[in-house]
Amino acid sequence: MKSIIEEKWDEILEYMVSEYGITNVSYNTWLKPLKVYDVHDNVITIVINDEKIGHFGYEHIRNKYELLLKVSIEEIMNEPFELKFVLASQLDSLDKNKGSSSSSNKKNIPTFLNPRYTFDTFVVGGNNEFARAAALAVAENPGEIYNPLFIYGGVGLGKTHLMHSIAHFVLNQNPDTKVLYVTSEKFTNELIDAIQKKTTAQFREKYRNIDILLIDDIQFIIGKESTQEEFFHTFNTLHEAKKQIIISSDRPPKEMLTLEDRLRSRFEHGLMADIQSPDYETRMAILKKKEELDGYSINEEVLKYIATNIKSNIRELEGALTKVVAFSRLKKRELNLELAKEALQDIISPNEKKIITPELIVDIVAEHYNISSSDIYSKDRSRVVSYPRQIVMYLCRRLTDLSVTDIGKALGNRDHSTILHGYDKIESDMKKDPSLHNTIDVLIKKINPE
Ligand SMILES: Nc1ncnc2c1ncn2[C@@H]1O[C@H](COP(=O)(O)OP(=O)(O)OP(=O)(O)O)[C@@H](O)[C@H]1O
Repeated sequence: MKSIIEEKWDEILEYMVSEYGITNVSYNTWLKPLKVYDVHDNVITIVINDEKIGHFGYEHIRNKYELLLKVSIEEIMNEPFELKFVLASQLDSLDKNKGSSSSSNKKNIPTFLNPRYTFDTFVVGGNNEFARAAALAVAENPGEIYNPLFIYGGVGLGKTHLMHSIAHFVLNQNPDTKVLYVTSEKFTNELIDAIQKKTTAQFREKYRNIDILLIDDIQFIIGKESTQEEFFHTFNTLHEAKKQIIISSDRPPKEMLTLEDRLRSRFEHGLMADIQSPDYETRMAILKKKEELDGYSINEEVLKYIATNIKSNIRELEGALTKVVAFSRLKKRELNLELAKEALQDIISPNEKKIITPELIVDIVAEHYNISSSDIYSKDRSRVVSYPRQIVMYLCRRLTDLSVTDIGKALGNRDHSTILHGYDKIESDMKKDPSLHNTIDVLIKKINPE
């Protein structure tokens, strides 16, 4: 992803200059020296060369250009990114610590954690207060009382945010704690790889010598026997050693029908905490929190419109807010209710049944591979983009009733033979590569949760 942002960096700056009328002298002084340092989990870390412009320059860039840059990035990349700024003078110490994910200090959080997912930014409401209290209790006494902590709830309701909050809290208290956050898909793929390469000893070493294991979206291991078996032993080893395990899932263990009984009973043995959809007041509070964090100032009427219409998924709620802000800046129009309705007309269509469309498949595959949806439709032939694109072709053929010609049209006017080739390629790769098989499985469940 870093290379994609770097490739488009000049285009992003050019867009910013032309769209916001930035003069040459301002561009050369403030924007041209900015460099992309790292991109991870939709957070772009940008280096400011403070040796030339001093700390004042740093403040000035953040006050005057940060938001414009964010909007320009979203426009060119077709998806939102958070921005994090570092000073060139701090880079040496950052580089030394880069990669040491488990022994991070307070400034250098492991790259697998989203810096924004902390308890401070988590809005508490009736829907999540028990889960949040349980998460905080676990963070204060890891391994001691509630083990495992099992957090469950629907899509986009804050499970990952709470898990990362625990990790941040623990690392802040004790930077030497060995924390590992992983999705169950990654766990499965690493296990498959280890079995193939005969490196299961290293795999076990990695997962069994830690203080806190956070495993996200555990529902994707159901029905996968050897992963369940391995996870069972990992779980027991950590549990016996009083190491904390935190698990998230889209449903409670009793509804995971093909989960082995011995795992189910282990999960149920700990503390179970569910997160429900937020009520109206909590949705408003979440929107206001985001408004504050991103430095927006938005008319109450617009917030109410979003909170009234987007009810069951906080990711969509936040996405809607970003979209209206970007829309208003790009169109240079006042952000009022009329504009919000226009900007959100595709998103707000109450009570509509979810149907599987190529667009939905594109969005989910792009998010999974950390690329933008527009890359899938583009002519970009680099492997980071072309492989996920072929996966989209495969899934469109498998999950929709569309003809290959119509799939081709929907995916950026491609020929039907390209779609057939993409489908065949993925089908044959799946036969050879069990990790790909697993990933396709996970994607299908994300596209069409039972
Ligand atoms: N209570 C909250 N306060 C503030 N932001 C929240 C809250 N709950 C969720 N969010 C935000 O909503 C977005 C989606 O949350 P998150 O990724 O944690 O959901 P999830 O339940 O893990 O979703 P999935 O089922 O897709 O894995 C994130 O940007 C998160 O910060």
